[in-house]
Amino acid sequence: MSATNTAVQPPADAAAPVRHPEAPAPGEPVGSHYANCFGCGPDQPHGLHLAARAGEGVDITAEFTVRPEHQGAPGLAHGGVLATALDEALGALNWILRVISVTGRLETDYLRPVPVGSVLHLSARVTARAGRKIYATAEGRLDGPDGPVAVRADALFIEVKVDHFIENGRQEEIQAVMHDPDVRRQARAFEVNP
Ligand SMILES: CCCCCCCC/C=C\CCCCCCCC(=O)SCCNC(=O)CCNC(=O)[C@H](O)C(C)(C)COP(=O)(O)OP(=O)(O)OC[C@H]1O[C@@H](n2cnc3c(N)ncnc32)[C@H](O)[C@@H]1OP(=O)(O)O
Repeated sequence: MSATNTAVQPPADAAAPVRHPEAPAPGEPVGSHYANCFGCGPDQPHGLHLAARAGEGVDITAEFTVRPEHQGAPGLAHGGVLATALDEALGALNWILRVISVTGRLETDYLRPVPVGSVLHLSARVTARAGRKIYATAEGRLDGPDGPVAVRADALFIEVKVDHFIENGRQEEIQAVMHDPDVRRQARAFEVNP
């Protein structure tokens, strides 16, 4: 196994993560946070279309089917695409914590090549929280949920307010989502929850 960086390992005094009472029930889809998201958006024609389901703890599962457009080497998935799948699976944990957070650091280990046509069985879980910092880990397995681990990642996500997107996103897209009452309601609900 590769070396780890202390930035993605929780400090000794970090708190255990807590499943939010209004998180989706185990087995339920967590939904997409943005229809045009490259990782999970249903309206994104070039995207990965990850559909995560809530786990029983502070965790999710999802499947990613590697398509020809995801190749790096002939017949094999591109490492950056696999990192994206892990990042998106980790991002879906926001729905279990009911917190808005973004990736601060993502450390990825590639253990086995992932052929085109394979289904990567992804799982991600929050390991700890310390203030705005959310520590999480994810893995992708081949040949089923109990198959060999092909890729894994440790990550540090940082909690942000809705203003993070409003202030930094291109206005064209921000204005479009601001006019979507579902997005506004969802984003604000996340913000006021503990
Ligand atoms: C009406 C509008 C509605 C809009 C609705 C939108 C809904 C969206 C919903 C849900 C979105 C979920 C999306 C999931 C998608 C998958 C995940 C992604 O791909 S996310 C994209 C990639 N990530 C970024 O673009 C982050 C870019 N970075 C930043 O913006 C900043 O650096 C940020 C926010 C991460 C931190 O900046 P600071 O100024 O707020 O805070 P500081 O003080 O720098 O950091 C806080 C603590 O974290 C540590 N930290 C930050 N970054 C670190 C790093 N890279 N490594 C180690 N530590 C780090 C710092 O050392 C600090 O620690 P100490 O409190 O001092 O102990």
